[in-house]
Amino acid sequence: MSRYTLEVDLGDRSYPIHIGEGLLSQADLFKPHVAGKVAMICTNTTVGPLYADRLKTSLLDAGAKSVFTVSLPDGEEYKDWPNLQLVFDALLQNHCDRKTVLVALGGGVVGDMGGFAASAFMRGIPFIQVPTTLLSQVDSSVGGKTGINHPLGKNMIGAFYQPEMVVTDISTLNTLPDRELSCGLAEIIKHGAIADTAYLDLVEQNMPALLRRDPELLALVVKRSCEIKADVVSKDEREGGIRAILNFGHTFGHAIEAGMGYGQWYHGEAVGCGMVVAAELCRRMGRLSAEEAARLKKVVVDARLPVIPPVLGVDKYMALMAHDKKADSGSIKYVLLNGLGRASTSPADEALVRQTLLEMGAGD
Ligand SMILES: NC(=O)c1ccc[n+]([C@@H]2O[C@H](COP(=O)([O-])OP(=O)(O)OC[C@H]3O[C@@H](n4cnc5c(N)ncnc54)[C@H](O)[C@@H]3O)[C@@H](O)[C@H]2O)c1
Ligand SMILES: O=C(O)C(=O)C[C@@H](O)[C@H](O)[C@H](O)COP(=O)(O)O
Ligand SMILES: [Zn+2]
Repeated sequence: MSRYTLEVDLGDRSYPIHIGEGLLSQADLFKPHVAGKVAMICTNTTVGPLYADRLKTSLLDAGAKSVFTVSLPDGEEYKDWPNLQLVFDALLQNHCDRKTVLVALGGGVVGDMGGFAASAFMRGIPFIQVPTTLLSQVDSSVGGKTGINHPLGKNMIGAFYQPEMVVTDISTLNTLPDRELSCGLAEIIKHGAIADTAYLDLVEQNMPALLRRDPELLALVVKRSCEIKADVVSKDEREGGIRAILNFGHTFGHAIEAGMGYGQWYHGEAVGCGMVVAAELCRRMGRLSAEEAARLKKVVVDARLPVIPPVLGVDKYMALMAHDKKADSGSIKYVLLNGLGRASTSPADEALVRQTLLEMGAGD
């Protein structure tokens, strides 16, 4: 089984991403990073019962003096202030200090909340990502975007805060529900669509094997997606420019998540559908051919992701998208494809966006 180590190149904040099978049990990976107290954050259902003991044993074997668990409720709807407060409560009740290492074990929700808690507790404590969903392994554990949701908008409160290391154990994907596997495929398709058509080809041609969870192939796509993301992040850590391409499909996707109520449409589902809406917009703007837009839609369908936007009404979509973090002086900026594999941000004619949403089924 292949084993990969990549580096996210950010000067004195550079860090490794370790990818392979069985890494939760490899104490040596954690040895350079843990010596004192460790706060391990996970969900109280699923990931906690499945993997917390295994990771705790490794952390103790690596030299941690003590490891305590902060258990959070499971779901996007809990990525909010009250649950972030629970993390701070636990850190204080357990007498954590600036040397305490926070380990986020789980999917993107735990990773985003854990990272934000680490960025803010005593103004910053060391943080390790141990992602266990395909989505978090290919995307959210890398790059340092952390935060929580607001009812009016996704990830509205947060910080850029990089982990010390990412440990990605591919074998955790064996227990992942099919719906969550598809969510990870959405971000993988995104990476191909914005930056690498050869990667998009590979994903397209190997979709059945990916859905079967071929471990060698999963390790390969985790590696390639992390390479693509790390490359963009190392050029523009705080999204002054090029990093925004990682938001392809997210302007529409985030509106779907917030508009439906967090947790109704999963992030990857909303992004999958959001990419199809964005591609259709690009087709209407003459940036993508009909064949390219149809091809992207087919890959999303093949990944078992939805492609028809939910009926929120076009006004609601526009109101939600107005809060998008890429908006500039009231003008919404979209990530658009100029042919598959090439992305940039640009405003779009509001009437065209409205018409596209309406004709794709988003409701009038
Ligand atoms: N920071 C970033 O750059 C970034 C990038 C992409 C997404 N995100 C965020 O990530 C979140 C979505 O992450 P997600 O899709 O991982 O969702 P998630 O964290 O909610 O996890 C999905 C579900 O899978 C379960 N689970 C996790 N690992 C499992 C395993 N190995 N076996 C069985 N069940 C398992 C979880 O308990 C949960 O119910 C969103 O909040 C999104 O905004 C952040
Ligand atoms: O890392 C990035 O940059 C991304 O945009 C990756 C996205 O997949 C991710 O969902 C991110 O959390 C969205 O960021 P936001 O700034 O739009 O909230
Ligand atoms: Zn995303």
